[in-house]
Amino acid sequence: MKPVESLNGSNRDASDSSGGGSRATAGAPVAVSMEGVVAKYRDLTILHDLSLKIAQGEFLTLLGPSGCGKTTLLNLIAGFTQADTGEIFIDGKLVTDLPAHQREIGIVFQSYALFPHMDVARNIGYGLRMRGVGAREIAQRVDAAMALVKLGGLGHRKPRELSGGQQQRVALARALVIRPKVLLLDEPFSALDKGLRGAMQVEIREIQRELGVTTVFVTHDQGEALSMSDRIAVMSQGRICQIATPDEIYRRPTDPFVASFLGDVNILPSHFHGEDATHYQLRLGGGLVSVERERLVGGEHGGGRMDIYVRPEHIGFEPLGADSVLTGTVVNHVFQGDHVDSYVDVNVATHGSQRVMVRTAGLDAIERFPIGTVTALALPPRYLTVFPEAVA
Ligand SMILES: Nc1ncnc2c1ncn2[C@@H]1O[C@H](COP(=O)(O)OP(=O)(O)OP(=O)(O)O)[C@@H](O)[C@H]1O
Repeated sequence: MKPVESLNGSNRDASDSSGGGSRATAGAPVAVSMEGVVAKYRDLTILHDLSLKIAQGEFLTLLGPSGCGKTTLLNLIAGFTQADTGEIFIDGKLVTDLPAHQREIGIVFQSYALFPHMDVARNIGYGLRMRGVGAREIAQRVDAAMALVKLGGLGHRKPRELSGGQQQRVALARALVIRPKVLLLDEPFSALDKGLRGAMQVEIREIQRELGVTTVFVTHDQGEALSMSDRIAVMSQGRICQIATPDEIYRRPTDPFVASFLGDVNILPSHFHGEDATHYQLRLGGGLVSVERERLVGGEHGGGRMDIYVRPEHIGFEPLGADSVLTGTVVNHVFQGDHVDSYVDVNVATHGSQRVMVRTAGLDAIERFPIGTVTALALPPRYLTVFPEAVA
Protein backbone atom coordinates (compact mmCIF):
# COMPACT_ATOMS: atom_id res chain seq x y z
CA MET A 1 0.00 0.00 0.00
CA LYS A 2 1.29 3.47 -0.88
CA PRO A 3 1.52 6.09 1.87
CA VAL A 4 -0.83 9.05 1.73
CA GLU A 5 1.21 11.89 0.24
CA SER A 6 0.77 15.62 0.58
CA LEU A 7 -0.09 17.80 -2.43
CA ASN A 8 2.80 20.03 -1.42
CA GLY A 9 5.14 17.06 -1.33
CA SER A 10 7.82 16.17 -3.82
CA ASN A 11 5.50 13.90 -5.76
CA ARG A 12 3.41 16.72 -7.10
CA ASP A 13 1.63 16.11 -10.37
CA ALA A 14 3.77 17.27 -13.27
CA SER A 15 0.72 18.62 -15.07
CA ASP A 16 -0.23 20.78 -12.09
CA SER A 17 0.55 24.36 -13.09
CA SER A 18 -1.14 25.91 -10.09
CA GLY A 19 1.70 25.20 -7.67
CA GLY A 20 -0.10 22.33 -5.93
CA GLY A 21 -3.60 22.69 -4.58
CA SER A 22 -5.64 25.84 -4.27
CA ARG A 23 -5.57 27.98 -1.12
CA ALA A 24 -8.40 25.82 0.19
CA THR A 25 -6.45 22.59 -0.17
CA ALA A 26 -2.79 23.62 0.05
CA GLY A 27 -0.90 21.17 2.21
CA ALA A 28 -3.80 18.72 2.39
CA PRO A 29 -3.01 15.03 1.90
CA VAL A 30 -3.73 13.42 -1.46
CA ALA A 31 -7.17 11.75 -1.56
CA VAL A 32 -7.18 10.43 -5.13
CA SER A 33 -4.16 9.79 -7.26
CA MET A 34 -3.94 8.43 -10.81
CA GLU A 35 -0.69 7.52 -12.46
CA GLY A 36 -0.11 6.73 -16.11
CA VAL A 37 -3.74 5.81 -16.73
CA VAL A 38 -4.65 4.70 -20.24
CA ALA A 39 -8.26 3.80 -21.10
CA LYS A 40 -9.34 2.31 -24.39
CA TYR A 41 -12.58 1.22 -25.98
CA ARG A 42 -11.49 -1.57 -28.32
CA ASP A 43 -8.63 -0.04 -30.36
CA LEU A 44 -9.57 3.55 -29.63
CA THR A 45 -7.55 5.27 -26.88
CA ILE A 46 -9.89 7.50 -24.85
CA LEU A 47 -7.52 8.58 -22.05
CA HIS A 48 -3.83 8.99 -22.83
CA ASP A 49 -1.31 8.37 -20.06
CA LEU A 50 -3.18 10.49 -17.57
CA SER A 51 -1.75 11.42 -14.17
CA LEU A 52 -3.64 13.43 -11.59
CA LYS A 53 -3.67 14.14 -7.86
CA ILE A 54 -6.71 15.40 -5.96
CA ALA A 55 -6.30 16.80 -2.45
CA GLN A 56 -8.35 15.79 0.57
CA GLY A 57 -11.43 18.02 0.69
CA GLU A 58 -10.79 19.50 -2.74
CA PHE A 59 -13.54 20.31 -5.22
CA LEU A 60 -11.98 19.41 -8.58
CA THR A 61 -13.85 19.95 -11.82
CA LEU A 62 -13.26 18.01 -15.02
CA LEU A 63 -14.19 20.44 -17.77
CA GLY A 64 -14.13 19.84 -21.49
CA PRO A 65 -16.19 19.43 -24.64
CA SER A 66 -18.41 16.44 -25.27
CA GLY A 67 -16.42 13.28 -25.91
CA CYS A 68 -13.13 14.46 -24.34
CA GLY A 69 -13.20 11.65 -21.75
CA LYS A 70 -14.61 13.28 -18.59
CA THR A 71 -17.13 10.53 -17.82
CA THR A 72 -14.60 7.83 -18.66
CA LEU A 73 -12.24 9.35 -16.09
CA LEU A 74 -15.03 9.57 -13.50
CA ASN A 75 -16.00 5.94 -14.18
CA LEU A 76 -12.41 4.86 -13.59
CA ILE A 77 -12.39 6.52 -10.15
CA ALA A 78 -15.78 4.95 -9.39
CA GLY A 79 -14.63 1.52 -10.52
CA PHE A 80 -17.32 1.16 -13.21
CA THR A 81 -14.63 0.75 -15.86
CA GLN A 82 -11.11 -0.59 -15.64
CA ALA A 83 -7.98 1.19 -16.86
CA ASP A 84 -5.96 -0.64 -19.53
CA THR A 85 -2.76 0.50 -17.85
CA GLY A 86 -1.88 2.70 -14.90
CA GLU A 87 -2.78 2.82 -11.23
CA ILE A 88 -5.45 4.54 -9.17
CA PHE A 89 -5.14 5.20 -5.43
CA ILE A 90 -7.81 6.38 -3.02
CA ASP A 91 -6.49 7.51 0.38
CA GLY A 92 -3.18 5.92 -0.55
CA LYS A 93 -4.74 2.51 -1.16
CA LEU A 94 -4.35 0.90 -4.58
CA VAL A 95 -7.89 0.44 -5.93
CA THR A 96 -7.21 -0.21 -9.60
CA ASP A 97 -8.68 -3.72 -9.41
CA LEU A 98 -11.15 -3.09 -6.60
CA PRO A 99 -14.84 -3.36 -7.59
CA ALA A 100 -17.00 -0.23 -7.38
CA HIS A 101 -18.90 -1.23 -4.22
CA GLN A 102 -15.67 -1.60 -2.24
CA ARG A 103 -14.35 1.87 -3.09
CA GLU A 104 -16.54 3.93 -0.71
CA ILE A 105 -17.56 6.37 -3.42
CA GLY A 106 -20.78 8.42 -3.53
CA ILE A 107 -22.15 9.31 -6.95
CA VAL A 108 -24.78 11.69 -8.25
CA PHE A 109 -25.68 10.96 -11.86
CA GLN A 110 -27.07 13.37 -14.43
CA SER A 111 -30.40 11.51 -14.37
CA TYR A 112 -30.27 11.08 -10.52
CA ALA A 113 -31.09 7.36 -11.03
CA LEU A 114 -33.48 7.20 -8.05
CA PHE A 115 -35.40 3.97 -7.42
CA PRO A 116 -38.98 4.88 -8.49
CA HIS A 117 -40.72 2.31 -6.26
CA MET A 118 -38.90 3.38 -3.06
CA ASP A 119 -39.82 6.46 -1.06
CA VAL A 120 -37.28 9.20 -0.34
CA ALA A 121 -36.09 7.72 2.97
CA ARG A 122 -35.59 4.24 1.49
CA ASN A 123 -33.79 5.70 -1.52
CA ILE A 124 -31.41 7.57 0.76
CA GLY A 125 -30.88 4.57 3.05
CA TYR A 126 -30.22 2.14 0.19
CA GLY A 127 -26.40 2.23 0.43
CA LEU A 128 -26.51 1.72 4.20
CA ARG A 129 -28.82 -1.31 3.89
CA MET A 130 -26.43 -2.79 1.29
CA ARG A 131 -23.59 -2.35 3.80
CA GLY A 132 -25.53 -4.14 6.52
CA VAL A 133 -25.88 -1.12 8.82
CA GLY A 134 -28.44 -1.61 11.62
CA ALA A 135 -31.98 -0.21 11.28
CA ARG A 136 -31.67 2.33 14.11
CA GLU A 137 -28.41 3.77 12.75
CA ILE A 138 -29.90 3.88 9.23
CA ALA A 139 -32.87 5.88 10.50
CA GLN A 140 -30.59 8.36 12.30
CA ARG A 141 -28.24 8.81 9.37
CA VAL A 142 -31.07 9.13 6.83
CA ASP A 143 -32.70 11.82 9.01
CA ALA A 144 -29.41 13.69 9.28
CA ALA A 145 -28.82 13.46 5.52
CA MET A 146 -32.36 14.68 4.78
CA ALA A 147 -31.83 17.66 7.11
CA LEU A 148 -28.49 18.41 5.45
CA VAL A 149 -30.07 18.68 1.98
CA LYS A 150 -33.25 20.35 3.34
CA LEU A 151 -35.63 17.49 2.60
CA GLY A 152 -37.07 17.20 6.10
CA GLY A 153 -40.68 15.96 6.11
CA LEU A 154 -40.54 14.46 2.61
CA GLY A 155 -39.27 11.02 3.63
CA HIS A 156 -42.45 9.20 2.58
CA ARG A 157 -42.80 10.76 -0.87
CA LYS A 158 -42.01 8.77 -4.00
CA PRO A 159 -39.51 10.31 -6.49
CA ARG A 160 -42.34 11.03 -8.98
CA GLU A 161 -43.96 13.26 -6.33
CA LEU A 162 -40.89 15.51 -6.15
CA SER A 163 -39.67 18.46 -8.21
CA GLY A 164 -36.42 18.19 -10.18
CA GLY A 165 -34.53 20.09 -7.50
CA GLN A 166 -35.93 17.87 -4.73
CA GLN A 167 -35.00 14.73 -6.68
CA GLN A 168 -31.48 16.05 -6.95
CA ARG A 169 -31.38 16.58 -3.19
CA VAL A 170 -32.40 12.93 -2.70
CA ALA A 171 -29.63 11.82 -5.03
CA LEU A 172 -27.12 13.96 -3.14
CA ALA A 173 -28.29 12.71 0.27
CA ARG A 174 -28.10 9.10 -0.98
CA ALA A 175 -24.51 9.69 -2.13
CA LEU A 176 -23.45 11.44 1.11
CA VAL A 177 -25.17 9.22 3.68
CA ILE A 178 -22.57 6.47 3.25
CA ARG A 179 -19.86 9.02 4.24
CA PRO A 180 -17.95 8.47 1.03
CA LYS A 181 -14.22 8.99 0.68
CA VAL A 182 -14.92 10.69 -2.63
CA LEU A 183 -18.08 12.26 -4.02
CA LEU A 184 -18.48 12.09 -7.81
CA LEU A 185 -20.91 14.48 -9.51
CA ASP A 186 -21.63 13.72 -13.18
CA GLU A 187 -23.31 16.78 -14.75
CA PRO A 188 -25.78 16.96 -11.83
CA PHE A 189 -27.32 20.29 -12.87
CA SER A 190 -28.16 19.62 -16.50
CA ALA A 191 -31.82 18.69 -15.81
CA LEU A 192 -32.53 21.82 -13.76
CA ASP A 193 -33.74 25.19 -15.06
CA LYS A 194 -31.33 28.13 -14.90
CA GLY A 195 -32.52 29.75 -11.67
CA LEU A 196 -32.62 26.52 -9.69
CA ARG A 197 -29.30 25.46 -11.15
CA GLY A 198 -27.55 28.53 -9.71
CA ALA A 199 -29.12 28.02 -6.27
CA MET A 200 -28.21 24.30 -6.20
CA GLN A 201 -24.63 25.07 -7.22
CA VAL A 202 -24.22 27.36 -4.23
CA GLU A 203 -25.92 24.90 -1.90
CA ILE A 204 -23.96 21.83 -3.00
CA ARG A 205 -20.71 23.73 -2.66
CA GLU A 206 -21.65 24.83 0.87
CA ILE A 207 -22.52 21.26 1.87
CA GLN A 208 -19.32 19.97 0.28
CA ARG A 209 -17.24 22.52 2.23
CA GLU A 210 -19.06 21.79 5.48
CA LEU A 211 -18.42 18.04 5.17
CA GLY A 212 -14.94 18.46 3.67
CA VAL A 213 -15.66 15.64 1.24
CA THR A 214 -13.29 15.31 -1.70
CA THR A 215 -15.36 15.93 -4.81
CA VAL A 216 -14.87 15.36 -8.52
CA PHE A 217 -17.39 17.24 -10.63
CA VAL A 218 -17.91 16.69 -14.36
CA THR A 219 -19.30 19.46 -16.51
CA HIS A 220 -18.99 21.00 -19.94
CA ASP A 221 -20.30 24.33 -18.56
CA GLN A 222 -17.41 26.75 -18.09
CA GLY A 223 -19.47 29.06 -15.83
CA GLU A 224 -20.23 26.22 -13.42
CA ALA A 225 -16.57 25.21 -13.42
CA LEU A 226 -15.30 28.73 -12.77
CA SER A 227 -17.75 29.47 -9.98
CA MET A 228 -17.62 26.18 -8.05
CA SER A 229 -14.13 24.72 -8.21
CA ASP A 230 -10.99 24.77 -6.11
CA ARG A 231 -9.22 23.62 -9.26
CA ILE A 232 -10.29 22.88 -12.81
CA ALA A 233 -8.77 20.22 -15.06
CA VAL A 234 -9.48 21.29 -18.64
CA MET A 235 -9.60 18.21 -20.87
CA SER A 236 -9.40 17.79 -24.61
CA GLN A 237 -9.21 14.54 -26.58
CA GLY A 238 -8.38 12.36 -23.60
CA ARG A 239 -5.70 14.61 -22.15
CA ILE A 240 -5.56 17.19 -19.37
CA CYS A 241 -4.43 20.41 -21.05
CA GLN A 242 -4.12 22.42 -17.84
CA ILE A 243 -5.03 21.91 -14.20
CA ALA A 244 -5.10 24.99 -11.98
CA THR A 245 -7.32 27.31 -9.96
CA PRO A 246 -10.22 28.96 -11.86
CA ASP A 247 -8.47 32.33 -11.69
CA GLU A 248 -5.25 30.88 -13.07
CA ILE A 249 -7.04 28.99 -15.83
CA TYR A 250 -8.90 32.14 -16.87
CA ARG A 251 -6.11 34.68 -16.57
CA ARG A 252 -3.07 32.56 -17.33
CA PRO A 253 -3.97 29.79 -19.72
CA THR A 254 -0.93 27.73 -20.73
CA ASP A 255 -2.56 26.14 -23.74
CA PRO A 256 -4.40 27.73 -26.69
CA PHE A 257 -7.28 25.28 -26.31
CA VAL A 258 -7.76 26.32 -22.66
CA ALA A 259 -7.59 30.01 -23.63
CA SER A 260 -10.35 29.66 -26.20
CA PHE A 261 -12.53 27.08 -24.38
CA LEU A 262 -13.04 29.20 -21.26
CA GLY A 263 -14.61 32.59 -21.86
CA ASP A 264 -14.39 34.68 -25.01
CA VAL A 265 -11.03 35.48 -26.50
CA ASN A 266 -9.66 37.47 -29.43
CA ILE A 267 -6.72 35.93 -31.28
CA LEU A 268 -4.52 38.53 -32.96
CA PRO A 269 -1.75 37.29 -35.26
CA SER A 270 1.46 39.29 -34.77
CA HIS A 271 5.13 38.96 -35.69
CA PHE A 272 8.24 38.91 -33.54
CA HIS A 273 10.12 42.22 -33.83
CA GLY A 274 12.61 42.32 -30.99
CA GLU A 275 13.20 41.60 -27.31
CA ASP A 276 14.94 42.93 -24.22
CA ALA A 277 15.46 41.47 -20.75
CA THR A 278 11.83 41.83 -19.71
CA HIS A 279 9.66 42.21 -22.84
CA TYR A 280 9.05 41.07 -26.38
CA GLN A 281 8.14 43.60 -29.04
CA LEU A 282 5.59 42.26 -31.48
CA ARG A 283 4.52 43.85 -34.74
CA LEU A 284 0.76 44.20 -34.89
CA GLY A 285 -1.45 46.45 -37.00
CA GLY A 286 0.21 49.84 -37.42
CA GLY A 287 2.95 49.48 -34.82
CA LEU A 288 4.53 47.50 -32.00
CA VAL A 289 3.00 45.87 -28.94
CA SER A 290 5.14 45.25 -25.88
CA VAL A 291 4.46 41.99 -24.00
CA GLU A 292 6.08 40.77 -20.78
CA ARG A 293 8.37 37.81 -21.49
CA GLU A 294 6.53 35.62 -19.00
CA ARG A 295 3.34 36.04 -21.04
CA LEU A 296 4.82 33.87 -23.79
CA VAL A 297 3.64 30.35 -22.94
CA GLY A 298 3.59 26.96 -24.58
CA GLY A 299 7.17 26.98 -25.93
CA GLU A 300 9.96 29.09 -27.40
CA HIS A 301 9.25 31.52 -30.19
CA GLY A 302 10.90 30.93 -33.54
CA GLY A 303 11.28 34.60 -34.40
CA GLY A 304 8.24 34.49 -36.66
CA ARG A 305 4.50 34.62 -36.11
CA MET A 306 3.21 34.80 -32.53
CA ASP A 307 -0.49 34.81 -31.69
CA ILE A 308 -1.71 37.26 -29.07
CA TYR A 309 -4.72 36.05 -27.03
CA VAL A 310 -6.69 38.76 -25.25
CA ARG A 311 -10.08 38.64 -23.57
CA PRO A 312 -12.70 41.18 -24.75
CA GLU A 313 -12.99 42.74 -21.27
CA HIS A 314 -9.26 43.47 -21.30
CA ILE A 315 -9.34 45.56 -24.48
CA GLY A 316 -10.27 49.23 -24.16
CA PHE A 317 -11.36 51.96 -26.54
CA GLU A 318 -8.92 54.87 -26.73
CA PRO A 319 -8.68 58.06 -28.76
CA LEU A 320 -7.21 57.70 -32.22
CA GLY A 321 -3.60 59.01 -32.33
CA ALA A 322 -0.69 59.16 -34.74
CA ASP A 323 1.02 56.30 -32.87
CA SER A 324 -2.05 54.09 -32.39
CA VAL A 325 -1.17 50.42 -32.92
CA LEU A 326 -4.58 48.87 -33.35
CA THR A 327 -7.19 50.93 -35.17
CA GLY A 328 -10.49 49.97 -36.71
CA THR A 329 -14.12 50.75 -37.42
CA VAL A 330 -16.95 49.98 -34.99
CA VAL A 331 -19.39 47.69 -36.85
CA ASN A 332 -21.83 46.61 -34.13
CA HIS A 333 -22.82 46.88 -30.47
CA VAL A 334 -24.68 44.09 -28.70
CA PHE A 335 -26.38 45.07 -25.43
CA GLN A 336 -26.05 42.28 -22.86
CA GLY A 337 -27.72 43.84 -19.82
CA ASP A 338 -24.77 44.55 -17.52
CA HIS A 339 -22.28 45.03 -20.35
CA VAL A 340 -21.98 45.77 -24.06
CA ASP A 341 -20.09 43.64 -26.58
CA SER A 342 -18.79 45.90 -29.34
CA TYR A 343 -17.38 44.55 -32.59
CA VAL A 344 -14.56 46.44 -34.30
CA ASP A 345 -13.03 45.57 -37.68
CA VAL A 346 -9.32 46.22 -37.19
CA ASN A 347 -6.39 46.13 -39.55
CA VAL A 348 -3.86 43.54 -38.33
CA ALA A 349 -1.27 44.33 -41.04
CA THR A 350 -0.20 41.31 -43.08
CA HIS A 351 -3.31 39.40 -42.07
CA GLY A 352 -5.73 42.04 -43.34
CA SER A 353 -8.88 42.94 -41.50
CA GLN A 354 -10.11 41.10 -38.43
CA ARG A 355 -13.16 41.47 -36.22
CA VAL A 356 -12.33 42.12 -32.56
CA MET A 357 -14.77 41.92 -29.66
CA VAL A 358 -14.50 44.61 -26.96
CA ARG A 359 -16.52 44.18 -23.75
CA THR A 360 -17.28 47.23 -21.63
CA ALA A 361 -19.55 47.86 -18.63
CA GLY A 362 -22.67 50.01 -18.99
CA LEU A 363 -23.90 51.74 -22.14
CA ASP A 364 -21.00 54.14 -22.54
CA ALA A 365 -19.50 52.47 -25.61
CA ILE A 366 -22.76 52.70 -27.57
CA GLU A 367 -22.98 56.45 -26.93
CA ARG A 368 -19.30 57.38 -27.28
CA PHE A 369 -18.38 55.08 -30.18
CA PRO A 370 -21.43 54.80 -32.47
CA ILE A 371 -21.39 52.32 -35.35
CA GLY A 372 -19.10 53.66 -38.07
CA THR A 373 -16.69 55.40 -35.65
CA VAL A 374 -13.01 54.92 -36.44
CA THR A 375 -11.25 54.29 -33.14
CA ALA A 376 -8.08 52.94 -31.55
CA LEU A 377 -7.98 49.98 -29.19
CA ALA A 378 -5.73 49.62 -26.14
CA LEU A 379 -4.05 46.30 -25.32
CA PRO A 380 -2.76 46.35 -21.69
CA PRO A 381 0.46 44.24 -21.74
CA ARG A 382 -0.28 42.43 -18.48
CA TYR A 383 -3.49 40.93 -19.88
CA LEU A 384 -1.99 39.51 -23.06
CA THR A 385 -1.05 35.87 -23.51
CA VAL A 386 1.16 34.92 -26.42
CA PHE A 387 1.54 31.51 -28.00
CA PRO A 388 4.21 30.76 -30.57
CA GLU A 389 2.74 29.79 -33.93
CA ALA A 390 3.72 26.13 -33.66
CA VAL A 391 1.56 25.77 -30.54
CA ALA A 392 -1.37 27.99 -31.42
N1 LIG B 1 -18.92 2.15 -24.02
C1 LIG B 1 -18.25 2.80 -24.97
N2 LIG B 1 -17.84 2.15 -26.08
C2 LIG B 1 -17.14 2.79 -27.04
N3 LIG B 1 -16.78 4.10 -26.99
C3 LIG B 1 -17.19 4.80 -25.91
C4 LIG B 1 -17.94 4.19 -24.85
N4 LIG B 1 -18.18 5.14 -23.92
C5 LIG B 1 -17.61 6.28 -24.37
N5 LIG B 1 -17.01 6.08 -25.56
C6 LIG B 1 -16.27 7.08 -26.34
O1 LIG B 1 -15.24 7.58 -25.51
C7 LIG B 1 -15.08 8.99 -25.72
C8 LIG B 1 -15.15 9.71 -24.39
O2 LIG B 1 -16.47 9.56 -23.87
P1 LIG B 1 -16.90 10.20 -22.49
O3 LIG B 1 -18.30 9.80 -22.23
O4 LIG B 1 -15.88 9.86 -21.45
O5 LIG B 1 -16.79 11.75 -22.84
P2 LIG B 1 -17.37 13.00 -22.05
O6 LIG B 1 -16.29 14.02 -22.07
O7 LIG B 1 -17.89 12.58 -20.72
O8 LIG B 1 -18.55 13.45 -23.00
P3 LIG B 1 -20.03 14.02 -22.64
O9 LIG B 1 -19.79 15.41 -22.10
O10 LIG B 1 -20.72 14.04 -23.96
O11 LIG B 1 -20.64 13.09 -21.65
C9 LIG B 1 -16.10 9.40 -26.74
O12 LIG B 1 -15.48 9.45 -28.01
C10 LIG B 1 -17.12 8.28 -26.70
O13 LIG B 1 -17.73 8.12 -27.95
